[in-house]
Amino acid sequence: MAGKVQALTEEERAHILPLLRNAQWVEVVGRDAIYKEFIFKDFNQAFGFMSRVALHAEKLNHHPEWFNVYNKVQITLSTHDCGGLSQRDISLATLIDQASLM
Ligand SMILES: C[C@H](O)[C@H](O)[C@H]1CNC2=NC(N)=NC(=O)C2=N1
Repeated sequence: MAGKVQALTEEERAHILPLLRNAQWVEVVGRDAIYKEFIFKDFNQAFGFMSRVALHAEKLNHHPEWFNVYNKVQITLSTHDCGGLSQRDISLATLIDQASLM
């Protein structure tokens, strides 16, 4: 159903990870995943953001691991189907950053 997902190659990582770091995504220690924390004005803003991300995630059939308390949303991205980072995580990270600016 999900099809075959390829983990990012070393070449792709060398290109993409610096761009993600510039956007405050960090590599998770001990796991092939990326992480970012978002702080909003209040819960309403945080949940609006999560709702926008949820719609994108369903469309991409690629879902974040996330944790929310009040105005804070902590997000980890990784592809379970390949046990690590794939292009799908990069696409979702880009959409998440856009959704955080709305
Ligand atoms: C069956 C379904 O398509 C898969 O389980 C999808 C759903 N969402 C997913 N989300 C993430 N983050 N990784 C996956 O491998 C994944 N796979």
